[in-house]
Amino acid sequence: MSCLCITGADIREFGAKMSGPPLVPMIHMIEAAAKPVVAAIEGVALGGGLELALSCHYRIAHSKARLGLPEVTLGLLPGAGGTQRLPRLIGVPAALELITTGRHVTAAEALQLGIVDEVTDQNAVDAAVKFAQSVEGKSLDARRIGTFPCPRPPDLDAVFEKVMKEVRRSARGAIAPVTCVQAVHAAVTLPYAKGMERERELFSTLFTSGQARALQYYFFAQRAVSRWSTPSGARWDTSKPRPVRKAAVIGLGTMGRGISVSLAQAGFSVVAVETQEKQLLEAKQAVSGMLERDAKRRGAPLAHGNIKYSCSLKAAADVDLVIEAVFEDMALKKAIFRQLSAICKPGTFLCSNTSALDIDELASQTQSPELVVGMHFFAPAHVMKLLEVVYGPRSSPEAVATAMQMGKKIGKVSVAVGNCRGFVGNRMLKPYLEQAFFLLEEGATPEQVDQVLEEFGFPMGVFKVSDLSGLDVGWKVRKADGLVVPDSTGKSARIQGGRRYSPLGDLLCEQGRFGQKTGRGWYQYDKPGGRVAKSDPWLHRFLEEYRARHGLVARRIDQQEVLERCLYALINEGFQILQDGIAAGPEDIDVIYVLGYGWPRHRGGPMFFADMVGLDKVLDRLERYHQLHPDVPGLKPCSLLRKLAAGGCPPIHRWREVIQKPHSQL
Ligand SMILES: CC/C=C\CC(=O)SCCNC(=O)CCNC(=O)[C@H](O)C(C)(C)COP(=O)(O)OP(=O)(O)OC[C@H]1O[C@@H](n2cnc3c(N)ncnc32)[C@H](O)[C@@H]1OP(=O)(O)O
Repeated sequence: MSCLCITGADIREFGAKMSGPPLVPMIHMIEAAAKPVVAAIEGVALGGGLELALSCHYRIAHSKARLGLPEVTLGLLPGAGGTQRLPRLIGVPAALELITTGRHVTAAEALQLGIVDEVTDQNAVDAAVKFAQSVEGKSLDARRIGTFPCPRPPDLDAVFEKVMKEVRRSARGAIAPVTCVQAVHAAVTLPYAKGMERERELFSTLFTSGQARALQYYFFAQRAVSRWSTPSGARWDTSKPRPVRKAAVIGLGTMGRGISVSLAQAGFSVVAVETQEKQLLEAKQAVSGMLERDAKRRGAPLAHGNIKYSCSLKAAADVDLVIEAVFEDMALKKAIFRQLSAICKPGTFLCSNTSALDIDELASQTQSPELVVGMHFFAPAHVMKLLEVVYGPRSSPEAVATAMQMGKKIGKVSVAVGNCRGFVGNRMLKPYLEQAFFLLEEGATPEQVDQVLEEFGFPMGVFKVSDLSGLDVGWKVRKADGLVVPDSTGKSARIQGGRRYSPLGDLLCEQGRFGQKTGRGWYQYDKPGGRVAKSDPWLHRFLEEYRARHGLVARRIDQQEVLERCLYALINEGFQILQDGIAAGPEDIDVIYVLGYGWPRHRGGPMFFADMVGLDKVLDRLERYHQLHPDVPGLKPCSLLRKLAAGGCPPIHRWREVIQKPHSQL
């Protein structure tokens, strides 16, 4: 009997010396044992834990147990026989799906797939003892998975070709899923012992890869962000959240609807407020539809009953927490915060879903500024996992802790960040976008820039994303900032406040090209609302005319320059954010970028990427680009980057020691 609850190998040991006996000889010993070995699985059997269970002759799982081979999510493959045994046990297609996605399965699904022999609601060990007694004396010949022939699909080559194509497409440059397919292919085409050798070879290649390092760093980073701290010393372990049972959402546009859905699904009582009856009704129908579709997809009960709709802010009088999600208009938000402060019961937390505006300015409108924080969701709010919790200089530790806990309860990964224009994510996006525009001025095309970024691993390049989210959004902000002005010759100004500015986005908006919604943007679409971006000859002519008008000579720009200028400008802002104390550590930035902005997980996040490239190299390239473009402050290396490079480029986990935290009034 062997009782299992194993999360797999200790991931922290991967970069160091591994302790304990090696797994492969152990699984061979267990499988070869003359006495029957029954695995009783409680909790989880993941990675090496499941591989160990697969070497047992029988597996009994508790009904709440979860099983899986998640190695691929760590940049690895199941290297203790998992890629050779699982296809022998459950067939090639099912094994490929589990191994290439790393998906966990419930005990019920494991039974259905044939991974376990029995599921019990009782104590798994007791059930396994009983099971062992029932099979006493039976031959084990048919129970040693390693001795099974691997089922061979009749159209083997076609099956693997199709899977490989699909895996390559969805992996977006990640090597582990592709290598997993190769290892399962070995299970089908080679005898067991040879297959194991092949598995070991492939595992070794992945084990030392940069991608595995990045994914393992990211695994811990995503968990580290919950241990938040602020520059004034407020911390996760000394700040107590207050319970929230009832919450209000103000403004039921796209974001407000998604937030209402998230809250209702997590069991909160929700008061959803929209000013006009017509919009309220539309929102109610949309939210109900979203809840129904989601309940159907998850096979979960409907959460309709949790939401009350109202046209009056007064409906928020007795809630514990409010999330305001109206348009990005400071005057409107301020008015709402003033009213909420008068209407809500004392102690109600007032949160804003603003993506960039000053939380402190909103707090100043209320009687209790310490209760105000930002809760910045990402669209679609009921799907995206990221939540930026923004503390202002007056937010109380209790308010931060409550918003962080609330985020966790609705299934988000919450990252606490300081208050500044754009917080962390959108602030870093600005220099990235700016470089993309400048590259167009200098001779690149949207297609070229997007292709380089997509090859790096982003699901969409910057111009496709801009078309998707709408060019008018940024235009409105730039107009409000006074940037959209002609120069003395009547042409759109390319220098604003002494720094280079590209009016390209403004000019497209003036033509009514707002992106997908109007069927034209940086690309063309077959109709307004169309999704498939096609190259647009009009845009290329427009760029040529623009360059001619401004005396710009197009040059050939290579992939490396596109990547470095976009990414290093973004990374440089990341260092500035760390230096300013807006993010507590590089992990916060990396989690925000992976979960909110499509940064490829197998590259760890922008700050990890900088560490991998080498801080001295990033510094050197930024210095070079800044020399060439002295009117672009975003390319001037930040002093923290200089300091880290001068200090011998310490590894990312040592950066916090170097970061000087500024004083704050929190
Ligand atoms: C020779 C190679 C042989 C085998 C290869 C492998 O086995 S690779 C490892 C495969 N296993 C995994 O990938 C499992 C990783 N863990 C998880 O998916 C989740 O942690 C789990 C087990 C589902 C539990 O989730 P839960 O949300 O309940 O807790 P949380 O994730 O916050 O974890 C709690 C703390 O445990 C740490 N931890 C979890 N698993 C491991 C692990 N395998 N190695 C090291 N540490 C692990 C996790 O980091 C948390 O600690 P923290 O200090 O907060 O970071």
